Amino acid sequence: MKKMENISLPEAFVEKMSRLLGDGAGNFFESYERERSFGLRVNPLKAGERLPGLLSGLERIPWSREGFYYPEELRPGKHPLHEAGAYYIQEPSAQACAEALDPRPGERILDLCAAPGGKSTHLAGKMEQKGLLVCNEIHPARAKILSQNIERMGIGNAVVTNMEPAGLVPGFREFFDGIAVDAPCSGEGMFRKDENARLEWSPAQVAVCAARQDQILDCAAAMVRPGGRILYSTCTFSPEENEQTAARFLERHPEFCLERPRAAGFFSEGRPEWAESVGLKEQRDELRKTVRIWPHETGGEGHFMALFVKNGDGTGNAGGMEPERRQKDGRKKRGGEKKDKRAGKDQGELMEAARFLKENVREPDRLLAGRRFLTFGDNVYLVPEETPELSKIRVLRPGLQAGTLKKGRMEPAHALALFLKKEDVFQWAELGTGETAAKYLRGEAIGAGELEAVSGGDLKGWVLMTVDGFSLGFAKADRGVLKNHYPKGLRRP
Ligand SMILES: C[S@@+](CC[C@H](N)C(=O)[O-])C[C@H]1O[C@@H](n2cnc3c(N)ncnc32)[C@H](O)[C@@H]1O
Repeated sequence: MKKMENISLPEAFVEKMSRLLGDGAGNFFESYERERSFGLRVNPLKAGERLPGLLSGLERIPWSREGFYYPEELRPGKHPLHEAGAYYIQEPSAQACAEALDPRPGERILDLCAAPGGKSTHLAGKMEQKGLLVCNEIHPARAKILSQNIERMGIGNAVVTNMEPAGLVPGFREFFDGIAVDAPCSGEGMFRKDENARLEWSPAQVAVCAARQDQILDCAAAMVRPGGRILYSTCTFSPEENEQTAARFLERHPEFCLERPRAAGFFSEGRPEWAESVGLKEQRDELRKTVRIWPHETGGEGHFMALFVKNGDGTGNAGGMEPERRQKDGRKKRGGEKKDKRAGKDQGELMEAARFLKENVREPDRLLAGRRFLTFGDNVYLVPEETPELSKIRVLRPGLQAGTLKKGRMEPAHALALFLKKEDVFQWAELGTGETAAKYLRGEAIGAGELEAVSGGDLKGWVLMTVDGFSLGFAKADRGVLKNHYPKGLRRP
């Protein structure tokens, strides 16, 4: 390790970056002596244009529509608004990726390497609950965390899967309008914030990561439709995993070209000269469209992005495939058959779910628009209509969980609480952001007298609990006491 003033960096890394950057290396290494910046994104699905009350003293991140720098002492992760999904804590540079993929409402988007969910939740915010977002993570434990974050942010059009990328290809061939490949990488760009990344780094690890990136990108190439796009990103500096990965991809896949992504103007161009060992000469100009985010040039950590576009119908075609292709892939037909069978088998459960929604939600039809019911054991989900057959895929979350059937009655799911807004329900109660909210998060019952505001009248039955107007969970009210239904696994000590 080479000892800098505040940090030790791997010797071979220091040598390599000094050689690559030449005169610019001094500025680059100085960035390791400076404090890193902290970022969060306000969740547009919940907050719209409104900034949650806690968030004063923020500064906009110029390249991220929803992003802000925050002072370290704010500690937004400790606040109840975090549990309400009002914002997501995300490193500022990482917020450039969803901007670059630029998903539109109604599209079919895949996040192929998605845990813990920074990019997925950003993409979801831009999709405005419309279309289909498939969030995939290969490691089971990380996939669970991803699924919890999808729930916390109130996302109603996401399916969470736990597959190797190759396992997704047969079910999703040329299916997606856009794919994010936020690849596992050697993490050099995170050295300032992550000691493990420094300890685990080696030139051999860089080579292993590069080979893995090629395989993941090949899977993405098979799953994106003609005219669709793949946003490849890493948080590392090594050319082998960045410009060279892009050059190798273009060589294997001449059906793709590069496009300069949105927000690229805030950053530096990629360095085609660092890919000459692998790249064809004619890729030189093309590789200039890739993006380098340098910590010494921006308020954020190191990143790389490349936006690949597949030849073919380039109209954007928001809303999915054109009608002929829908017929050819058989997806609509298969989905329909499945739905009919389930409808027969689970009619009782579905009627109960519909009854629950009618009694508790102001406009249940709005909730059902673009979604269909699906039962999984005793659980009832609202699944995005665009979802294809998933029988060969490990699914953690097939859509928005509406509730669980218990003794013939539906108990609403925590995911439903986080999806709903107080305007959506007949009964809500405001906890405030102080001790009453802390009590609720500990799992304790709340007395009606402790509430800051309520929807009106005597509360009875299911009540949506809010902090600063953001939904946090359910409680069941009876005679002035609100019985806590905040999930046991999420309760704070
Ligand atoms: C950079 S992280 C993703 C971060 C995430 N996109 C976010 O913004 O929160 C890369 C992810 O790829 C996963 N991964 C590791 N090996 C993989 C493989 N062979 N194929 C696909 N994903 C893999 C890791 O478990 C990790 O969660």
